[in-house]
Amino acid sequence: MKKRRVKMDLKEIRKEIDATDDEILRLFLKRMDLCVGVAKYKKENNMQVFQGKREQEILERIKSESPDDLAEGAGQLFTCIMDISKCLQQRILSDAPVPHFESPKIQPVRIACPGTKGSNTEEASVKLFPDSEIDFYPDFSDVFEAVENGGADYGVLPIENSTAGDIRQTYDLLAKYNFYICKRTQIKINHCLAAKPGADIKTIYSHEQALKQCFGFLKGYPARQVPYANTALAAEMVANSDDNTIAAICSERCAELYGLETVKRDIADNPDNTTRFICISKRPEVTPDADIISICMSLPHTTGSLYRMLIRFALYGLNITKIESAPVPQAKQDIKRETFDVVFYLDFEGNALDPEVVRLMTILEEEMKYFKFLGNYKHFD
Ligand SMILES: O=C(O)C(=O)C[C@]1(C(=O)O)C=C[C@@H](O)C=C1
Repeated sequence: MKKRRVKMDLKEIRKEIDATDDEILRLFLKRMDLCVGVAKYKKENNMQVFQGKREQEILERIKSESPDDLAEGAGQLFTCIMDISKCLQQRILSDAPVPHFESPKIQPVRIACPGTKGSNTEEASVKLFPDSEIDFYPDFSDVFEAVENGGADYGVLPIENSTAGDIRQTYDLLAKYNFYICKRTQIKINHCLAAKPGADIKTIYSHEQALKQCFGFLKGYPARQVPYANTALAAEMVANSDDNTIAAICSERCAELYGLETVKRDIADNPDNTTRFICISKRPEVTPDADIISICMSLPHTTGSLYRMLIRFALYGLNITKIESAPVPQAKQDIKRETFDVVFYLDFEGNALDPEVVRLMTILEEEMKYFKFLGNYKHFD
């Protein structure tokens, strides 16, 4: 009998919740209608959608009128309502001009690639630009310089590895040179330990990422590890050296190319060890079939700022495929270190010519202290 009464009570309460929801919905729609009016006013008066001061005033009032234990929740609720309002207003305001992007250069093109023949980046370059000329440069920054001064049309560089994560140097140089990503591919990396026949290995040279990717193997191997600019350069150096105690970690293809013996094959910790490579260009190039967008931005150190940024993507129906944070690159002087000490890197699915994507990026650009479009491109398998 008592159980039945509780059930009845719950039913009653839920009925009231439904009625309250109906009322909230009616008021929500009324508020959005008012915001449409605001948007029309802003369009006529050339105002931007985001009005930070007004939002602050609304949130302070809402919080001060709520009981303590619900003040934060009420603040979040109204923050979300205002985010929806901005999304709606942006649709009304934006005749936002769809940006103009350059078309890709006609192949054959000249590609700048770090390292030397036999590198994994060379393999990625051939995959991205089958008939093009590849020039090798000692360092990642030399690749950027070559594209900057017209010595090459594009550069190809590693950006991310499935074992070791992001390749920070590439991201930092993208920011420093203000360059864009215009293609991406990935290749499975099969590292091997390579040395001259009969070597008594005491020191192993390789790119620091390759050393990281073979951490498990190297832990049990009694040799000193020395980071080198590139896996292929390390192999070339070992091949040209008279020192019989050195070895390199590189691909088997590279070992063969330099006449080295494979001491041990498949030494990466992860058998599916894969590296992604990007093609960089001086100007953004976007084709209608490009479907990955990379951006980076700084968020203020305030409660919920990451959540607020992410909800935008949900409101615009856009799917985030990657999010990482990293220390602000030293080279970026327009970010104040004291307040904005990390940058978020995001990839999401979309095309930068799609008006909805333009709207989202416009609002992010308005609201974030620092925002940069890093490119819109296709992934080549
Ligand atoms: O008052 C405005 O300017 C509005 O656009 C309305 C509104 C809101 O929804 O309350 C929305 C966005 C602004 O950033 C501030 C407030």
